[in-house]
Amino acid sequence: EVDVFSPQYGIGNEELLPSRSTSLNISNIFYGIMFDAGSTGTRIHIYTFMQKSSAEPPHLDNEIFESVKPGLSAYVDQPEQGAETVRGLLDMAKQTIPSTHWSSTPVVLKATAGLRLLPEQKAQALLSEVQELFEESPFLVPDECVSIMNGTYEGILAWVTINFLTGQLYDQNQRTVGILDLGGASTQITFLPQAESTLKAASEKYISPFEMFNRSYKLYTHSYLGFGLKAARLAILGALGGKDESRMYRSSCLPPSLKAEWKFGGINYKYGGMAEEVTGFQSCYAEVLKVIREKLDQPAEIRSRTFYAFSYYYDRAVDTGMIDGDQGGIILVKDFEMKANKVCEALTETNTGSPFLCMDLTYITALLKEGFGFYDHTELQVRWRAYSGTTVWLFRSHYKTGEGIPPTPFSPLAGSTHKSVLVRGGPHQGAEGIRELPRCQATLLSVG
Ligand SMILES: Nc1nc2c(ncn2[C@@H]2O[C@H](COP(=O)(O)OP(=O)(O)O)[C@@H](O)[C@H]2O)c(=O)[nH]1
Ligand SMILES: [Ca+2]
Repeated sequence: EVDVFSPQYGIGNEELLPSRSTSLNISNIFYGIMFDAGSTGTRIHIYTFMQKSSAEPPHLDNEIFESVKPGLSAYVDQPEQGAETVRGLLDMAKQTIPSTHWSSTPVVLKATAGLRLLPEQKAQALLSEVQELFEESPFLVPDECVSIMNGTYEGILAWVTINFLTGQLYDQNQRTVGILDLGGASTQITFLPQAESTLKAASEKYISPFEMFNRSYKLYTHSYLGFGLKAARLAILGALGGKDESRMYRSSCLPPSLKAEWKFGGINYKYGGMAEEVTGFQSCYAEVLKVIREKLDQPAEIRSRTFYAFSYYYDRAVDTGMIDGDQGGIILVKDFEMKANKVCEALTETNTGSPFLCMDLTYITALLKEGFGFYDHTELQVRWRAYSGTTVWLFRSHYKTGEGIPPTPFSPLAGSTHKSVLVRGGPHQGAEGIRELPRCQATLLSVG
């Protein structure tokens, strides 16, 4: 709906969607298909755009969503089968989009941390199968649009989306919020530093300058591969990267009597608990600390900023009744700790629910406190079952360089029937130090 990346930086003659004039000649409706290939599942978003007049930007008229589990990375050695899961979703797009529009509807797939963790060749094999599938389909397949999105864009795009949803991108007295995304295989922290010292202290790798709506931003964004919730489970068990399917991995964060198997990234892991005496929060916390300590950056400024936490932060908070699934809520870091303590201490008595709940909550606690350096009393907005990642979809600027779109005040949460935000833009060029947004980099965050 909104071109957040300032159009004067939206360069490039090739457009992913039909140009304004073409789309008006044929029809004022057009479509786009975006796949978010996450580590735990693959999701399709089918967008309908409507453009009422050539003077107006197109708006998002409808979105259809579907998902499958597991994610592509589970098919590490069966790339064709992996692509089949995508085919199922793509068939939905055929049923939804009128055949007259197929050839002008671009289809894009962006993979996140599940594929980043695979050996490059195996990830490439999966992407090639998908690419082939797309090319055999009647849809438009722009170059380089089936690929892995890097963690920096994942963080930036989620930040843009949440700040769009909270109305901050339009606000005169802008008070942007930071984001914490905890996926299955990687985690991101992104915020707009206000202190010069934050920018100075941070490695340049984690500072992303860009412009949108005639404002300049220098975001701090850091993605940690292998620190998503599910990858962390493996790290805690000492099984990350392990290929030995016969080995039993044990942890004090699991029920003592537990013996089970768990499949992640195409590998079967046997896991179980330890003796009762060494089971519980304290020993679990110590175990978890080993994988977190000194591994993460701790920009001091985050302690005084507002953060929205979603994905697994949200899921686990809802699972344990800390917040209402519809309303969301504010959670203190120490609330996660208290809940972890309670669940872990009850491990020996009860053996219901998810065997990983104690580990997950303990990991979240340690990640926030020892990893990022939040205080016990830091408040987190755990508001949404927000699906961040690659779900946003970029089409290259429909607007000629310099033309611009007025940044109209817009409150997408109030009265909006759409839960997704279209962030449209092009590569950033021109201004010095402006990062280039690669082709097909699009961000749309659905909020459920
Ligand atoms: N973006 C997105 N996230 C989802 C969706 N469904 C579930 N999730 C959440 O995404 C998290 C898992 O992250 P995932 O995207 O699979 O892994 P990543 O590749 O590390 O980002 C969990 O908290 C899920 O609740 C969805 O449809 N889209
Ligand atoms: Ca994700």
